[in-house]
Amino acid sequence: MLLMKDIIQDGHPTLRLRAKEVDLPLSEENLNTLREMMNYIENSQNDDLVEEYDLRPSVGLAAPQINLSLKMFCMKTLDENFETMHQYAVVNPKIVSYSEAQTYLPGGEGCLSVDEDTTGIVLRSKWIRVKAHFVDLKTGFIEFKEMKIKGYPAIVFQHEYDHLLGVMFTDKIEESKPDVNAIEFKIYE
Ligand SMILES: O=C(O)C[C@@H](Cc1ccccc1)[C@H](O)SCc1ccccc1
Ligand code: NI
Repeated sequence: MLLMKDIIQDGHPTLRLRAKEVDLPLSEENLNTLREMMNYIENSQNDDLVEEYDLRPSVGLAAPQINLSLKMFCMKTLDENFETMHQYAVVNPKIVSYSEAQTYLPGGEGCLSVDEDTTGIVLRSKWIRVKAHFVDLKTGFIEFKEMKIKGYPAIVFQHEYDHLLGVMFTDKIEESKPDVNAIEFKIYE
């Protein structure tokens, strides 16, 4: 299982690379890596495992964060209304369009690859339209499709997508709270 020791920290050069396209069909190795990444996210959302293995809770993890400069990431989160689960293993994603309207988390963002507390908010698009290969981690089946994602899951997607471009949320922090609607979302106190 992946542990915090496997997650590289800000300053490591891999976090600043533009990740490479993933070869398709997906190799068994890359499929298993995606499974490991999703497993980290699920373990990190289990209080007992967080305590036992000293994990940092997370709703997303991108391959560059485990020192693999490949365009793939996993995410698993409920939306801000706690209604719909957004659980994706994403390969070679592209944000093809996005809203002019922006949003942000009033408490700011965090990152498994940034261990210091930060202040300030990160402006994100309120919705995004993405084209990507979505992987079913149980069967290995891959579906290339377009999807519109909004709200908190869109923030998570944009945060992980940035990792594939070598961008960290700390590059985008704004100190003042702009007059756009914030998304309140507290899944992990
Ligand atoms: O480092 C990562 O990429 C994972 C981030 C993703 C993320 C950051 C900010 C906003 C949304 C997603 C971690 O999940 S940050 C820790 C965290 C844990 C639970 C809920 C929100 C953020
Ligand atoms: Ni991050």
